Amino acid sequence: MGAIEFRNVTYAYPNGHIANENLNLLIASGERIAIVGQNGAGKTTAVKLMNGLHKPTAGDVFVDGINTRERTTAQISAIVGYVFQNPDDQIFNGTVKAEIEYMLHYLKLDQSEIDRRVARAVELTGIQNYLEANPFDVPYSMRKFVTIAVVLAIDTPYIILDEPTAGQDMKGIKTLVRLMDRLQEEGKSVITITHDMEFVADHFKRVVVMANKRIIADDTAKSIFGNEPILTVARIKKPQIGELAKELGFGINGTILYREELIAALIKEKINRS
Ligand SMILES: Nc1ncnc2c1ncn2[C@@H]1O[C@H](COP(=O)(O)OP(=O)(O)OP(=O)(O)O)[C@@H](O)[C@H]1O
Repeated sequence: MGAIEFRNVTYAYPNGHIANENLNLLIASGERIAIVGQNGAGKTTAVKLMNGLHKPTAGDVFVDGINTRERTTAQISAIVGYVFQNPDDQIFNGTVKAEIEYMLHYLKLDQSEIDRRVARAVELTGIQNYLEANPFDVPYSMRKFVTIAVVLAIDTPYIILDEPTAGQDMKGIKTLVRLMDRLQEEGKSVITITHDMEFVADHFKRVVVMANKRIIADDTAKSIFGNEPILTVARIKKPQIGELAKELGFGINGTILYREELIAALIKEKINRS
């Protein structure tokens, strides 16, 4: 089975700034993980190491057993797709359709395969109405889905989404969840950087927490949100239900994260009092 593996990985930018320090991480194929942590913790740098945009300055990154140092960025990004945080950093074609097809032509796929992949990516992201539009004329939330469609069409076994919920309403988040579920059913890994803790609690089992260039925790969402010292160091807020439960004196150690759990605790408390 394939995996992305970090072994003692450090990365320093050309100006000497160390952004990642001694990271060790194993992401198995088919896994869905969230990477969280304060601004500047090193999350984006870490995912750029996964898809070969950066090469470690010390240690090694392996993608399906291949050391990323031994391949070009283009070769690694054909295995690990990365959807940029800001769609405008990724887009360069005149129409949405051309943007999605660009890499598929580069990969020299035949037209029927290109059509099949575009149709799948468009269906998953719900951007049917924008195919002939200039990507820069598409509203921000849909522009983000255009860049997701580009990566989906490349059909990589690993997909990185950098801040996918930013600027999304409920409908956008539903589309996002549906496409993450579909990718997981297909055995693909989804690695998501996010500051949206409701999204993390509701849709991720495994959470990696970064702070000050390092991974400081790698555990279930339940354990992470129950670990006050980790939340403090990483400057992460619990999801609202968790905060409310804490204020009400329930859910010490983060046992309460979801609405149903809080309701059950309130009912139990009421029964105990009567
Ligand atoms: N090109 C660069 N040259 C020098 N330093 C950089 C460069 N890009 C990022 N950094 C620095 O590296 C550190 C880690 O940045 P990174 O973008 O990986 O953090 P992040 O956790 O993704 O933050 P955010 O949540 O704000 O996106 C920050 O201090 C940032 O200022």
